[in-house]
Amino acid sequence: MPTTRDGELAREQAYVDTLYGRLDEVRETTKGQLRQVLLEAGTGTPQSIVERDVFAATHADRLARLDAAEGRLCFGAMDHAAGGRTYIGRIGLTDQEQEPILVDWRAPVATAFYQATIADPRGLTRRRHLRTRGRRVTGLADDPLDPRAYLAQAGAADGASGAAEGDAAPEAGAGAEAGFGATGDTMLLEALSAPRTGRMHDIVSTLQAEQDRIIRAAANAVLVVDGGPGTGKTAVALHRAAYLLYTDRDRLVRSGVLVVGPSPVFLRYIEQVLPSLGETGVVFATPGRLFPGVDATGEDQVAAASLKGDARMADVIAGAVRDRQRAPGRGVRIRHDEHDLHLDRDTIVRARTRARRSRRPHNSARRVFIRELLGALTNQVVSRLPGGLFEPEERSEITSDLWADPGVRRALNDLWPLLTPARLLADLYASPELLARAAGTRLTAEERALLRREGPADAPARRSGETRSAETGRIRWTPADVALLDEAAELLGDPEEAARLDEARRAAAERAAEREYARGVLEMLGLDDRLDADTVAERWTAPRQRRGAAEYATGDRTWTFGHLIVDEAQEVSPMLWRLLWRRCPGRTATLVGDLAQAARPRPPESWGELLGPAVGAHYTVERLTVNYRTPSEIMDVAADVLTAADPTAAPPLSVRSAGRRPDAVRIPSADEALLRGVVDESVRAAGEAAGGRVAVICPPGRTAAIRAALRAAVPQLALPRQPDDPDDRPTGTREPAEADLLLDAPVAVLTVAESKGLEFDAVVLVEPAEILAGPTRGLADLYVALTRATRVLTVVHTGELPGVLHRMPVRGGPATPEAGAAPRATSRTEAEAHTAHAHTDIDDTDDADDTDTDAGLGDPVVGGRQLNLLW
Ligand SMILES: Nc1ncnc2c1ncn2[C@@H]1O[C@H](COP(=O)(O)OP(=O)(O)OP(=O)(O)O)[C@@H](O)[C@H]1O
Repeated sequence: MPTTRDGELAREQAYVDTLYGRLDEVRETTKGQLRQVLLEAGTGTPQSIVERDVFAATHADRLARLDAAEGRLCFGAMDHAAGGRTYIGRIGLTDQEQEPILVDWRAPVATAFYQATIADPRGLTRRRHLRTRGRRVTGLADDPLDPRAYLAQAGAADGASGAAEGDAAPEAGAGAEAGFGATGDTMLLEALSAPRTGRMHDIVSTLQAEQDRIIRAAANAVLVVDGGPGTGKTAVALHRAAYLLYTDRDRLVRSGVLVVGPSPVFLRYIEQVLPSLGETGVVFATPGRLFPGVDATGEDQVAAASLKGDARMADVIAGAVRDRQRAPGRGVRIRHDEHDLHLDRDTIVRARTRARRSRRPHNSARRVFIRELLGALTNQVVSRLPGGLFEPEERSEITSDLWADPGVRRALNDLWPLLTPARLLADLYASPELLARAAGTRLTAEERALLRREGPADAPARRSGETRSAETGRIRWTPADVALLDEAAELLGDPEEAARLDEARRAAAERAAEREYARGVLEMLGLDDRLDADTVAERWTAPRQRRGAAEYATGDRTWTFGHLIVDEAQEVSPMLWRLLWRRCPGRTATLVGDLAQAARPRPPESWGELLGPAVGAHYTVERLTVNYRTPSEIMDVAADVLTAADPTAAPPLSVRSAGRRPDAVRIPSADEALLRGVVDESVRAAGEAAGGRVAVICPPGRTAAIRAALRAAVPQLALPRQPDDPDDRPTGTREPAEADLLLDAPVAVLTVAESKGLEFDAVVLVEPAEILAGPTRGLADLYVALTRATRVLTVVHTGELPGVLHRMPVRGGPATPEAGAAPRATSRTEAEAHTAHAHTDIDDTDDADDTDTDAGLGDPVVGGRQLNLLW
């Protein structure tokens, strides 16, 4: 006889079947429409061809969104007090009569699903979560929002239970019959406790109220999302991008959304989130790739990087540009047509003033300057010729003759050369004299020495007419150089030659992307044997409309994005902010970060300090307070480090405990012993992570040796060596393939900087004392490293454990005062203080029972009961 649970599951399964049936129908219809559009003979007018191709693009995009919704199409439902139910999913669907049968999670009506609480039920009696695998419903969990109405409804619905679990979950038992079985918090804990895959997933089915509010905030200004590690800042930023693309699609598809993250590894880690939400119109970039044509793979010393990011560098670059607009004291003597011509200083200064007053960038103001001086030279030639006055045409012939003379050109170019940003910067770094003149009193001699670097010497800079040299092309720029190149580009303007080159490259890249895209579409439609990808790509004459700005924008420095998202925003230097605001002059941005994690030597004290120069007080700060990643036992240790760095800082409250305290292992100081110890602990951690991901986080100088030791001892766990993989390639410069290897390795060896923003099931942290003593902010780095683990943390060290880690029991060593103490249970009052909404009226016993049966979920921190507080 079917149980209540079975009945409830069957009912939901039937509805979900209907939804998938409809999804299939819509997909088929869309495919049909696309097929038809593509097969239409190409004989129409250019206008109709464009229209048709825009239709094709619209159908193809829709198809991609429908495909992305296949997994977990529907994940929740809301029961309304007024009667009726609304199902929530990854996309919206209507039935054949155009009645809504599934609501997109981003639609206004879905807000209640995320925001309703018992205190503020928003017209709902129940929120239901559906767990699905493929197209099968495997479990249900309910949050009663109006218990009385909910019970009445449940009774009316043929004894329908509030919770049910399919074969993948434990019996809900009595709790289910009473209507209080698994809840949304169970689903949340399941998601948080699942082994990590090396890639971030979307969290659309378990978004919490405080996160949802931020995601849906108005997008007409600068919004800062501030919060400790693991509070979901990155996840929120990405879901906000998806939300904005939904609510403001036309504008944002045209202009694009720019997402800036700290490293290629990090971008690889997050890159699946938006496509899984059906959104692709987003440009991802690291700071090192924000200047078209430059892939900054070099590395600066911390002090040099810090100086390059300093706001004073804007004046230094401006000074460098002005310094290249020369007016020598004795003027310039030029030999032309067997005569000496002379430009005195006053004439040159007048021409320079006029050119500067044009307010154009250096390279285009140069035209004014050259025109003025050619005029002066023409006068001299004319005055020497017999016959006095000349017709304008004759004068202009003389001017052309002058400009055709290489000697004249060289002399004028020397006074005001055509410059590329790369040339300007390379010359500046290579020449102490140029740098001293550009910097004036803005930089000290020691600071100037930090910028010094071998490169093209002073002399080639003076070569006339040179816009791009082999030397500048070969320079290994660093991420910190990128903002300076951009600053220079802004002041110089693009020399025509560089612009033409860029244009040609961009056009070629666009054509290749078009072909690739067309091939994919034809393959998907089974038309690849009937239509040729090149022909179809040719027809798509409006790529910018079709795929929006995303790809186009990447190669164009002057492109302005409709919205800017910056992750780890606390690390962005003043110079990089200047670049970013140039990319998004509308100043509509979502910036996520944590000032406590800032590793810069002089960290910002407030968001105002970072943002003030560009936006004044026109920004709002939203705070996330609950840590979804780090279990309470690990967070306790990390909190000591946070307090040491800033006694006033409040650590985020962990949402769960792991039931395992982090510990430390002291190794006799020899290097070999340390490597053996790290390998042993990595193996142990991999065992505990049981198929999840492990990170060995170590000081930068140790990565190569640890990787080699791991490879030698347990090759199956380590990142395989690539033929061209220099082990110590700096942060921020890994290629995508390398990033994959790093994220996919069962045990990845990383520096703290590389681990920023990432998370792992287990972390082996090596030599924390060295991390503390590093050239960046040691306490911030240690805080970051400690908060990467979702379950297991082990510290491996040789000397004394740093005092800030006093809470960690040393394995095999004397017990610390707190070693062995019971894990700290987060008090209910504390938890409530960290959450905006309470959900307190639920039967504690049943919730606790449910959780206890869920092996591997980790314990909820709130006194052994479920975490209903979060809704
Ligand atoms: N509502 C949620 N449901 C499920 N998982 C969540 C939720 N919120 C956050 N998470 C998970 O918590 C983890 C931490 O999130 P995220 O990386 O966005 O935090 P963060 O604040 O950016 O951390 P950090 O400052 O350390 O980079 C991720 O695995 C994320 O998927």
